[in-house]
Amino acid sequence: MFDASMMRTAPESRATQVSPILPLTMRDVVLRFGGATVLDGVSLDLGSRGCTVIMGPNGAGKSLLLKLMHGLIAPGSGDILWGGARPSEVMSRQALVFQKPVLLRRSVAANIDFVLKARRKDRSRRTALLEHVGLLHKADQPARLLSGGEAQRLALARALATDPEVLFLDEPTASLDPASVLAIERIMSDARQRGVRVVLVTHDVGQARRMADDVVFLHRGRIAEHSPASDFFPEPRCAAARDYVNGRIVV
Ligand SMILES: Nc1ncnc2c1ncn2[C@@H]1O[C@H](COP(=O)(O)OP(=O)(O)OP(=O)(O)O)[C@@H](O)[C@H]1O
Repeated sequence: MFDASMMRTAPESRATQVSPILPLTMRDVVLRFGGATVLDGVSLDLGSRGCTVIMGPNGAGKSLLLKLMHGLIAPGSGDILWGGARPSEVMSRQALVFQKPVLLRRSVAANIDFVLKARRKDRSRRTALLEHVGLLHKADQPARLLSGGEAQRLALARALATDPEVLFLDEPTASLDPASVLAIERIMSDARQRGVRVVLVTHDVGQARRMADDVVFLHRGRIAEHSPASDFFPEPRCAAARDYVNGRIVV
């Protein structure tokens, strides 16, 4: 029988019993490329639980904001602190899933084994992880033969194999069919329920409504609004967010 506890490392044996990674505080963060300011004066606080959804039109700076939070890029100025630590210091306690999963050209199982081995995790968790994302029956197949939705579920299983305290997802369901979208939302929701802090970039307003505890609306490199989902969706405060949620074109 499936035992969800086998999917993750027992909390007492985790090496992450050190200082808490949350809250996240960002203060006056500015990011420039050449002469262009792509994120400007971003200040944001994320609490210890739940799912934050980042929305906004194309080019607003959502992916860059995620990469800054995770420490893949550094700001030109401003501060980003996770429970007082710099992003690079806590990166291994977080996982990032991209829109297009980058998988090893090996079997589905080997993709999980690789991560478990690299992170010195219990190899016996592979079965539970694959079962959790509905891919156990494909364990021996080459990962390159997976459909888009299956590949994304494998990417999520690999991310979960690292026991992340924070899970970043950058448009994980773009171009997937409704059944695949719901399967991935179930996996994200389950992680959130188990205390993983989820930060999700999506253009899918329906998904944002289903997933968000709070919403960050980015517009032209600035945070136009950060509100609890229960306030944001009935009546976004800023005009750009109102237009966006109601399907009107926002530039
Ligand atoms: N390496 C880079 N060099 C120069 N400009 C960049 C670089 N990366 C991103 N940008 C620019 O920064 C802006 C924000 O990019 P970002 O990818 O964060 O947007 P986004 O909100 O995620 O958009 P989308 O919804 O289309 O994915 C864009 O105008 C983009 O062209």
